[in-house]
Amino acid sequence: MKVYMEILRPVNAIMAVVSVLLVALIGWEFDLRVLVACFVVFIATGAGNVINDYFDYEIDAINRPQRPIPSGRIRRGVAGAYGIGLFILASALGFYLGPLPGFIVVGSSLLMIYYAHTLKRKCFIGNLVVSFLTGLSFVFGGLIVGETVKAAYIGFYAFLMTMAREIIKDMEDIEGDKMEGATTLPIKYGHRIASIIAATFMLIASLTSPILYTINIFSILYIPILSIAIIVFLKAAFKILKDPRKETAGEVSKQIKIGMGITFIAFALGSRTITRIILGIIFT
Ligand SMILES: CC(C)=CCC/C(C)=C/CC/C(C)=C/CC/C(C)=C/COC[C@H](O)COP(=O)(O)O
Ligand SMILES: CC(C)=CCC/C(C)=C/CC/C(C)=C/CC/C(C)=C/COP(=O)(O)OP(=O)(O)O
Ligand SMILES: [Mg+2]
Repeated sequence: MKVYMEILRPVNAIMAVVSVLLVALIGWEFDLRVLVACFVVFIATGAGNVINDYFDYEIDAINRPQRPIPSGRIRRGVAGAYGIGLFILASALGFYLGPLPGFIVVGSSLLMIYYAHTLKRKCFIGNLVVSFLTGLSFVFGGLIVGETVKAAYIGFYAFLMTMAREIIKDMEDIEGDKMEGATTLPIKYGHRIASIIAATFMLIASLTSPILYTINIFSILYIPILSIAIIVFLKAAFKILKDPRKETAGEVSKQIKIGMGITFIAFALGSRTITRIILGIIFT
């Protein structure tokens, strides 16, 4: 039974849920619709991961043999049916939230299937799709709580940083991807160029991210925690530039995920109501 949870990649799915919760924190709205939206994003992201593993079983046998399908802990056909079932459930719940959320869930689900089947193997476009979907989870939350514009700004930063991480993951996965005839960025242009492009995304996102304070989305409390995340991202960028090997790519991909986690804390503490609560505690 554990394998049914493992194949959803719950850490990723929970991170996607956190993106909805963070937007709910900004709008300070917590009701049944937010709960359903969190559940929808969890299931949709999980289903995307399951379908991804369904199509990637040959690549994963080389790149990630410990995963549920290549390790033989779940049959490929069962995983496929499980993924489709979850997409249908997420879409039905999406329409419970309204026509637009419903169509977004259906569109995202189809895009995740198309990504896993075809786009993943194409240079850059596959990275764009995953990064777009990651940014979209903030916008989805924004639609539910009526904070679409603020959510779109934050989603844009999630998009930039995910672009960096996806390119770095392609550097890590180069062997299996080559066997499958994929034409990812590092396969087509080499590790050096891929590392420069990934680092550029990281640098642009990190160095411009204080804008979210200057345009009043977050309070000043956002800045000190964000600074820690920026240090993590900058260290990751310079590490991959200095040593663009597969092994380093694996380490840098993990570092970026840690940086993303720290950014989540910056977003939460920088949201107006949480800031007010914290300052209230400090000054009373
Ligand atoms: C500087 C600044 C403000 C950066 C923003 C960074 C930020 C907030 C990123 C958000 C990332 C986010 C919402 C992640 C959710 C988790 C997720 C769906 C990630 C996409 O992952 C796809 C990936 O290929 C799965 O790989 P793996 O993690 O190796 O299993
Ligand atoms: C807004 C709604 C309803 C959903 C958004 C759902 C989200 C957040 C999607 C983010 C992207 C994501 C995690 C998609 C899942 C499948 C996927 C693309 C996994 C990455 O696969 P590979 O590129 O094969 O990398 P691996 O080597 O880790 O398998
Ligand atoms: Mg995969």
